[in-house]
Amino acid sequence: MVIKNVSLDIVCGITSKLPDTGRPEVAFAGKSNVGKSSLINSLVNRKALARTSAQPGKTQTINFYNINESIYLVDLPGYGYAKVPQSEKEKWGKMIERYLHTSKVLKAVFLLVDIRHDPSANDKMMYDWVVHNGYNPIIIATKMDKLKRSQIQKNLKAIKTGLNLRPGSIMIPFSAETKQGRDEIWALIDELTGQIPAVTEQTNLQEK
Ligand SMILES: Nc1nc2c(ncn2[C@@H]2O[C@H](COP(=O)(O)OP(=O)(O)OP(=O)(O)O)[C@@H](O)[C@H]2O)c(=O)[nH]1
Repeated sequence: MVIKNVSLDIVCGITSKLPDTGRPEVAFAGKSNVGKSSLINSLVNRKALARTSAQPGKTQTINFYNINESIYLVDLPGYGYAKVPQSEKEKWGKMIERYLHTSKVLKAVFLLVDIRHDPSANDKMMYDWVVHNGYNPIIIATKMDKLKRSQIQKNLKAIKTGLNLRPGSIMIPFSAETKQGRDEIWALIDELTGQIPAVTEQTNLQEK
């Protein structure tokens, strides 16, 4: 995908009516601080379109990013932040569930997990929940620059086991620092949303 324009079009709070965008959507879920905002900024080549900070638990809305007036990247609220009261967590959970249930144009759910750690109970719950709603989550293992190269495969295996991934599941290691994994994620989004790959990519393929 060549990013021509991008804007934060719709922000949904807990009680907001969810939009019917009519365009293909892909959603991003993950626990607070996993690097979701950083991933979205990296995908759209912006430094701070999605807010990032060292302070977890900020993203409490469902944010719809309009890409080229053709697809939406949907940023779901981060879960699992200990300081958020239980009642709030339940509301966010319901909001995410409502979205997964009602979107008619959701093509895929990307679940972000930190490559350094075994999946948490919340990660497992989220994975099972997305599966239960009829989607096969695509796993993005974030912050890969924080690991030595030799550790990456071992940790990916631990995530696969920890989440009990279904056979044939896709897992992509990613770093917002080095942009490793970015092109692979875009190629998948393009495929899932029926976008035509960039002309340069087609040319490269023909040259091979
Ligand atoms: N080294 C490194 N740091 C990262 C990476 N991605 C995110 N971070 C850092 O991790 C912290 C959290 O990143 P965010 O992108 O704000 O995480 P988030 O998942 O959007 O957080 P919430 O808003 O709490 O849901 C920030 O300090 C980022 O700079 C990465 O790939 N590599």
